[in-house]
Amino acid sequence: MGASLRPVRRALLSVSDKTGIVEFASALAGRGVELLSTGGTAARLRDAGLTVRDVSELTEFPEMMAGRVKTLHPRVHGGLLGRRGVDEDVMDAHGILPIDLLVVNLYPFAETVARPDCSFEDAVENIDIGGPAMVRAAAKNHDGVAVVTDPVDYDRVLAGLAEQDGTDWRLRLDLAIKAFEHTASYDGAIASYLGSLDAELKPTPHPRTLNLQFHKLQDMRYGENPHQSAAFYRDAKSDEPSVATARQLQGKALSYNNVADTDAALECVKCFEAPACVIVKHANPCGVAVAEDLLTAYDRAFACDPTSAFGGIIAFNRTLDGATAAAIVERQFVEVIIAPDATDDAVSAIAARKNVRLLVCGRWPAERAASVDYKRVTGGLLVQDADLARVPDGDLKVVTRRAPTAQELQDLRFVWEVARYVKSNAIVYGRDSRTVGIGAGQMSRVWSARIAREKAEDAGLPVAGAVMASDAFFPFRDGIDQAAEAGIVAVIQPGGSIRDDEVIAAANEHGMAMVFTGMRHFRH
Ligand SMILES: NC(=O)c1ncn([C@@H]2O[C@H](COP(=O)(O)O)[C@@H](O)[C@H]2O)c1NC=O
Repeated sequence: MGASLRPVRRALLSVSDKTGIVEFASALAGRGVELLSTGGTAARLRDAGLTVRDVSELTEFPEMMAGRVKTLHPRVHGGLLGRRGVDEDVMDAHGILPIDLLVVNLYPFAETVARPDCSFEDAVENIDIGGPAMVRAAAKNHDGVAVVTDPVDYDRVLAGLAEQDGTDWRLRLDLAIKAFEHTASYDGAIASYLGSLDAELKPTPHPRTLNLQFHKLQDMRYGENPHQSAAFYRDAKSDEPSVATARQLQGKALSYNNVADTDAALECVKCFEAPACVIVKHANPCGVAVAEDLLTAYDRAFACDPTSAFGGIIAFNRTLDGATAAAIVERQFVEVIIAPDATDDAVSAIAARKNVRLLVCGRWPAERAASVDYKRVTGGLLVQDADLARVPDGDLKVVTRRAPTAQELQDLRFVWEVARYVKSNAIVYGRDSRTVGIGAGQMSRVWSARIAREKAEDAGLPVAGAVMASDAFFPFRDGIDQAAEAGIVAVIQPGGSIRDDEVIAAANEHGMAMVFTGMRHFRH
């Protein structure tokens, strides 16, 4: 561990994002700090009336090659890398002045390549070289130098200077870690962009090396099981309302399984526009309902499978109200409740159960942004687009003699959305915008159908008149025969089996309506 406190006599400022730089530099100057700076930054500071020394005066070299070479010089890098208490003689011999504070943010590479009209030449010109070189130098020499790469840290540094007239070792180390995280992410973005270009230099979705950055949100007591160590990280690039961005208003710390199940519940409830409730147990919905209000939606989702709902995770797509919150805590043991927001009454109602985790995540946009799913396998990673695609109404194909009624079609749409979030093989029975039986995760489709039926019977919910969704095609007619026997009147499924004719004939025999989506929703 190095010296704890270092005075700041000289600072080098070279920033692309000039937010707050004038105020920060003024405060430094007010403390007698000498300011060194590069072209555009120096001009901005001088415009604000500050006295600034140009880096080109220090290096005795002009900035050249359209800014490609400005700070790449021993007088700069020696001033950043020189070991305090060790290298003073060398520094003196070569006219190198110590630089105690480096303030740099880099050319906006990620923002540049995100522009649809970005040319290859624009992208390359926005690869910052001198900035990362200085940032890495200062971060390595954090024993003597503080490095600031993010304007949000200006106040932290100023507070340290005001309190201690210097920078503290802990602060310098923290800033150095942040600096290396920043350069890692920066180089990752460059490698990802260049590594994704096709022969015509057009970006493709999957780069040859995957560079991701996730920030730790919390260490967990354990993972899926108590003997597994675990932590929860947030995708540095995603700000979509999610379990990772949600704010916890009360309750115990989230466990590994809580996070996974909360994600499953929230992602499912995001599919619905009307007030909706999804109850998840072990990654599968065990009750889903859409209604005029949240309380009714919750009542109906709970009624689908009260046994499984015990200890479940509940997600809503509207602000949680007091009546709904009170009904939940009076009726059942619940691990997590998540909603876009919660009223004060709801918060008070949940407060009666101290351990219940209450999360608010904000409202999400009606149009889901495209995102990517990752699945770890031993020695590798599978990457795919998230399954967010929706079949337009016009693409639904009625394949039976009988077309679904308007009510049946509405219910088919509902169970189809739910099936997307049920592990394969998925069979969902539903009626009047609520699930009545869910068969999940079976190795054969016919068994999922059997379970959906048994679940409905167990919950005392009539199957007669209900509809059925299957996440993939029926390979044989047995699933249809069984559903008909239970009282199912309409079916939605992708179609595409070599025995579709046999399956359609079975539906016709039973007087069922059947709709093909042409889209499958496997979920493993
Ligand atoms: N080439 C260099 O020696 C160099 N030194 C610093 N920069 C970058 O130049 C930018 C600031 O430039 P200006 O002060 O001219 O606006 C910063 O983003 C900084 O990271 C450089 N630019 C690119 O590599």
